[in-house]
Amino acid sequence: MKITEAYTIVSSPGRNFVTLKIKTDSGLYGIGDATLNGREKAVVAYLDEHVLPALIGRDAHQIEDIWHYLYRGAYWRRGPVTMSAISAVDLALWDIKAKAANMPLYQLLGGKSRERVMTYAHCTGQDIETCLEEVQKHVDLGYKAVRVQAGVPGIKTIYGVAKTPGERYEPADAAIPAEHSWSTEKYLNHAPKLFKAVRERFGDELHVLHDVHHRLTPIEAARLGKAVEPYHLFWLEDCVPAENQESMKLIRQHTTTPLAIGEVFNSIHDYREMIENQWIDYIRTPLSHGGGITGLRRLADFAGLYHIRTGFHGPTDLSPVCLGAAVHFDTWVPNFGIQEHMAHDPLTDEVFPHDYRFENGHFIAGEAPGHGVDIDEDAAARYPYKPASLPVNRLEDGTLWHW
Ligand SMILES: O=C(O)[C@H](O)[C@@H](O)[C@H](O)[C@H](O)CO
Ligand SMILES: [Mg+2]
Repeated sequence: MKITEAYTIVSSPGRNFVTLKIKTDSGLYGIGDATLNGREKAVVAYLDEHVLPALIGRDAHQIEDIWHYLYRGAYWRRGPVTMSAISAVDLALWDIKAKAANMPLYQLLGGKSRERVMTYAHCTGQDIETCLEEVQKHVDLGYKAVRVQAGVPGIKTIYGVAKTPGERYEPADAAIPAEHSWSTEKYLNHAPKLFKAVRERFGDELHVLHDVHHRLTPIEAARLGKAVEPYHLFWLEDCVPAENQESMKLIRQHTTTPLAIGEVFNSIHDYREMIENQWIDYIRTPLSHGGGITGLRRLADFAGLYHIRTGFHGPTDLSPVCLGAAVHFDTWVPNFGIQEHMAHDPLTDEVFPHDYRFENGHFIAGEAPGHGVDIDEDAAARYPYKPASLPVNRLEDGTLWHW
């Protein structure tokens, strides 16, 4: 089955997405997600200029060979732009293979390890009370797991909190990055109060997650992990940047709070020390950044040897193509933990018809052959690309910090 055509589609139905379509001489086609939030056009250029011309005429069934052709063959390995491009190709090829087999993707991967996939929602508030109201709304919708983020008194703009109550949170909100500010002390003094309030109001069974978004040093993260132990979080996410993997060792030595990391990682090598030393509990790299099904299958199997589970990134900046493929992967993968879910704008859902569904706090994979997500190209054309960058973050004295 030969690849006859491959092209990128850039659209902005509510936010920017880069989608890859690969067509074959059999009439079957596959769809991949190539979105890299705030750096979309870099992946478009990488695919259009360097990858897609070399795919024409190749056998679409040769997924493993094509993966290595793009990874080893480029000479320049790893990195978010390269890996997003490889991921998009890989997702589209698995979509084609599953369609050719006339199977939903989870079947091709090895069948169901579970009936449904637990997912967590984002609950944010300018203050603790507003955040608790958001938790209540999501509990009423059936969610068994929620991520809580609340404003901190004295910090004007903060990661994960919508500017006005009830508004959709979308961090890439300006062509030139917005500037946020940060105080570690104010945050550390305030954060435990949020988890205490959630437990007092919702009891022990609700799964509670929190994202530190890379802002602490290891010893500060250790302090936070210890302080929140009584509220038994499902996980504490990205508490340090962890380019230095050993950072996690120090945190681990001080706390039993489970640790999740890796939404900005794109290769198994970014995790190797952390996994082998069991310094973490959950891997966050999404299918669209870590080398697709081929890359993440390898990483998840490796992590599974060390009791580490998956908790794939799933914000709105990953398209329904990535989410749909993730629901199939999560249905199959033996060491599944949880799947993030930040509901897409209705315009996004209009452009990307899909057959996964949400039911009582879980996602259920569809039965259509492939990963079950398509793109309506006419609808996509109605929403042209708008430059949008993620914010930068500064300490109160002006020092550029981690966002
Ligand atoms: O845990 C998460 O969902 C993430 O941290 C997102 O909120 C990122 O900030 C966003 O994906 C950046 O592009
Ligand atoms: Mg995160």
